[in-house]
Amino acid sequence: MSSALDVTEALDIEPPTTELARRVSSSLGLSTSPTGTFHGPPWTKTGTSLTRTTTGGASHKQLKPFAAEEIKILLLENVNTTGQDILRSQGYQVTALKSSLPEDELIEKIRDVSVIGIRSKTKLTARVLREAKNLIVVGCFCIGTNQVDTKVAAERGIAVFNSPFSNSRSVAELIIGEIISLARQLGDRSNEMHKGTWNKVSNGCWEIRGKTLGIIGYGHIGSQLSVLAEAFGMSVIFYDVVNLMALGTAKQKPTLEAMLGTADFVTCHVPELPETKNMLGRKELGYMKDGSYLINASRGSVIDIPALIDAMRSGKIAGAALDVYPAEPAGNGDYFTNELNPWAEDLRSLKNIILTPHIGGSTEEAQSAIGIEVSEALVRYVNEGITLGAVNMPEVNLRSLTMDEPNHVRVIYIHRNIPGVLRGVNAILGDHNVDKQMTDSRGDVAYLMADISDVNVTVIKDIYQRLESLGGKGFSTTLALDAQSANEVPARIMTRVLY
Ligand SMILES: NC(=O)c1ccc[n+]([C@@H]2O[C@H](COP(=O)([O-])OP(=O)(O)OC[C@H]3O[C@@H](n4cnc5c(N)ncnc54)[C@H](O)[C@@H]3O)[C@@H](O)[C@H]2O)c1
Ligand SMILES: O=C(O)[C@H](O)COP(=O)(O)O
Repeated sequence: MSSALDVTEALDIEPPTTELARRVSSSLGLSTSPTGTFHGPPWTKTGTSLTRTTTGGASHKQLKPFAAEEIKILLLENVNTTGQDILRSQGYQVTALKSSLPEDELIEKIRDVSVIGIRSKTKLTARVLREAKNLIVVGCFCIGTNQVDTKVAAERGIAVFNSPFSNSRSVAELIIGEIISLARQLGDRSNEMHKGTWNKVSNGCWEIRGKTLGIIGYGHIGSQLSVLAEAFGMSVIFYDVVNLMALGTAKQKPTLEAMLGTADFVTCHVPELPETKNMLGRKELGYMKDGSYLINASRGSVIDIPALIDAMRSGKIAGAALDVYPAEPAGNGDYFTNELNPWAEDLRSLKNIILTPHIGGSTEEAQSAIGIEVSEALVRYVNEGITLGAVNMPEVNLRSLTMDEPNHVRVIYIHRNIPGVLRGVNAILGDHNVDKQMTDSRGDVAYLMADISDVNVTVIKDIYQRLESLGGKGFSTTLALDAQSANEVPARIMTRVLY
């Protein structure tokens, strides 16, 4: 029988009192009681000895650093069950909702969780992140991360992960379908038939063979699309801010203007950035060939929609397909036609326009792969502090601690990238046997990971107190302890120095 024991009491450590301290401690499995005292996972005290129940017992090769059941995870926007299953199998507490949440409701819910999983709709603004006192990591179960204030997240020691290419093929295939549909006016013919009208026409309907496809943004999706389009007999040209190797016989154009003037079909695959906002406005639409087609499955901010409406009304643009919009409803069934989309009625009234509800990446294959990829990144981060694939932190990795090295402790220290911090930390760690260590920085944020061998509870206490004392030099320091029962020695320390 094991009974819960106050870790700080057992180690005779003063519990951290700051909100950030409570946040990190809680997120790492040392939740704070209402009185601010730490309660760790089940510990057993026998005489003077302190032991702790491991989650998986000796059969688990890899050390687990905390009481997984204390990690609370909120998944929004119908994250695939592949991802939910991986997180639940770790023993975390997982709540999964089908839609996103309005900001105020999100703030209420996010205060309590260590991990949040979202897709493209949920806005993790600076305001939301500042209220997320327990949050250590965000998983974007999609490609785009524009919906997260990644800079503020990094400043608060919150890592952000995404799935950089698991839905690229799905988007590329959708675009091929749309190119053919627009060229043959399939949407209109189908609508007419649904209304009972037989309208057999060839006027303005084309093969795509021999036509030119212009791709804006030749990244994961754009380059995949390039290959598929050539297989249909199209010529491919592209515009990208980076000089890139063209696939097949595709050719990079030096300017957007040059590309727009040559393409029969133009498709956008750039991220949402200040530079890509209204990248296709009146002027750029004016450069396009008369009777050409425009497709956007990137982000709604990339195309000036009123300008597109005018270009289609004038016949300049013969057809368009939009999958993304400046303001998208939170969930299925919500109205698209509302005050946020004042032009929605005008769009709906146009001929040869395909409007889809942001389904570019919505295939079984993509969602299943994304669920696995992002959940695995979250587990690696929460359990081992590994940041491989993070979009807002340096990528730091050391091999996992195993049961063969139970007297090790892993120290993770996230701090501002300013002179003097590492000197202070290493002065503390240098008194012990640092088995391996890696540090890296990205912008203002720096990340240290160190595995120290031959530690015991006294050493942990010492490291804790000395790292904590760094907080007095203008940093807020927190530390979470954990142990595997085998040798009554903590397996991991995590510390975060935050802004
Ligand atoms: N509709 C959907 O469901 C769906 C699905 C996946 C991705 N997306 C969107 O598509 C975007 C692109 O995805 P990706 O995986 O190909 O991204 P990527 O990062 O692999 O490629 C983007 C490319 O755009 C280029 N680029 C950036 N700024 C540019 C600019 N100002 N002008 C020209 N080129 C520029 C980059 O150099 C890069 O080559 C994502 O950021 C996401 O917003 C939408
Ligand atoms: O960024 C992405 O991957 C796409 O926009 C898809 O977003 P979704 O997961 O919300 O469909």
